[in-house]
Amino acid sequence: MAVYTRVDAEDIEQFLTRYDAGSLVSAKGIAEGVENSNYLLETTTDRFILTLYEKRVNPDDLPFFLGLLDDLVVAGLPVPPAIRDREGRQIQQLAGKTACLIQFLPGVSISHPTPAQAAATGKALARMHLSTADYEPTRQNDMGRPDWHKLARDCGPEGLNAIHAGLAALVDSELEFLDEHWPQNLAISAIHADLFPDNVLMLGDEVTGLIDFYFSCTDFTAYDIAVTHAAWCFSDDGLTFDSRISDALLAGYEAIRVIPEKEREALPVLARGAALRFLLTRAYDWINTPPEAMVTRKDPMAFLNRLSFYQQHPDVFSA
Ligand SMILES: Nc1ncnc2c1ncn2[C@@H]1O[C@H](COP(=O)(O)OP(=O)(O)OP(=O)(O)O)[C@@H](O)[C@H]1O
Ligand SMILES: N[C@@H](CCO)C(=O)O
Repeated sequence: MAVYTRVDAEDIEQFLTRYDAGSLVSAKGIAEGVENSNYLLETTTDRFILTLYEKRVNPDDLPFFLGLLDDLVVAGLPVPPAIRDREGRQIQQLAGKTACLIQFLPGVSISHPTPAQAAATGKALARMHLSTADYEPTRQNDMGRPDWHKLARDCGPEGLNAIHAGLAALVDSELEFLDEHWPQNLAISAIHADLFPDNVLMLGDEVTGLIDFYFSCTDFTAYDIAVTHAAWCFSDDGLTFDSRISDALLAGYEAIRVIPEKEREALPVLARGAALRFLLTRAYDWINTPPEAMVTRKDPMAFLNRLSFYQQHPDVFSA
């Protein structure tokens, strides 16, 4: 569940008076998500998402995220901008937290995508990349390759081996491989960096929302393709690769932006990096979240299984 900070209806009513957004009809905490506190607000004029940023989002990064969303809206992408109050402010304080009122987007996040939905997502990602190439503000990827070493150290060999016997050694050798083979000089743009199915809202086969840009950063464009591939093309446990989803995702992407040869060649290594990134963040959360906490821990093994797949199938991205 993700309502860490409770806000009284009276305080939300008061908060809404800063905006031309109608007055409060109802406010419900949203259970999905693990990072921030989210409420669905109904007002007399519209629906909104009220987000209160918890510890993982640094408020100093919000101008990067919100500026990116504003640019993507202008480019016609279905992303949710932060609403401006009457004085033009997007970033607010509420209940002691940094908060934004965000446009509500229709659609549901799918748990088991079809090839048609993967193709639509590939297209949306490529359209996003065509626009974000010109986004001038930059933000370093704080879940990028240099940070994986620190995450592995913070998990510690005992912590990793308690998740899976021999995991610490596997992680060490993968880090070494990635340090040696990480590509250089690929195209860079703002990327989403976390485009899992739960961050894509859909109605039927149509993408109605790309959400949760709170890991977005400046990095290799192709790394975003690798992250999305790792997130979309496997069964939940990572044991079964679905080539139909993979083909559809990549074909959808290339219908909008052809993947340059250099990026395609780099994808097998980037996908190994993406799998290791989610293996390590999940392992860190697994070790540091008590089992009785109200947040559902995500299984790190699902990404160890993906990593093994990418290690054994470097040809999976061949055209
Ligand atoms: N703009 C939006 N329009 C409609 N629904 C939204 C919107 N933003 C968020 N939601 C809903 O709220 C849920 C949680 O949002 P989100 O994924 O951003 O949570 P989080 O805690 O910030 O992130 P995480 O997915 O990393 O745990 C989403 O699954 C979706 O159902
Ligand atoms: N999408 C990530 C969580 C946010 O980084 C995961 O499934 O592990």
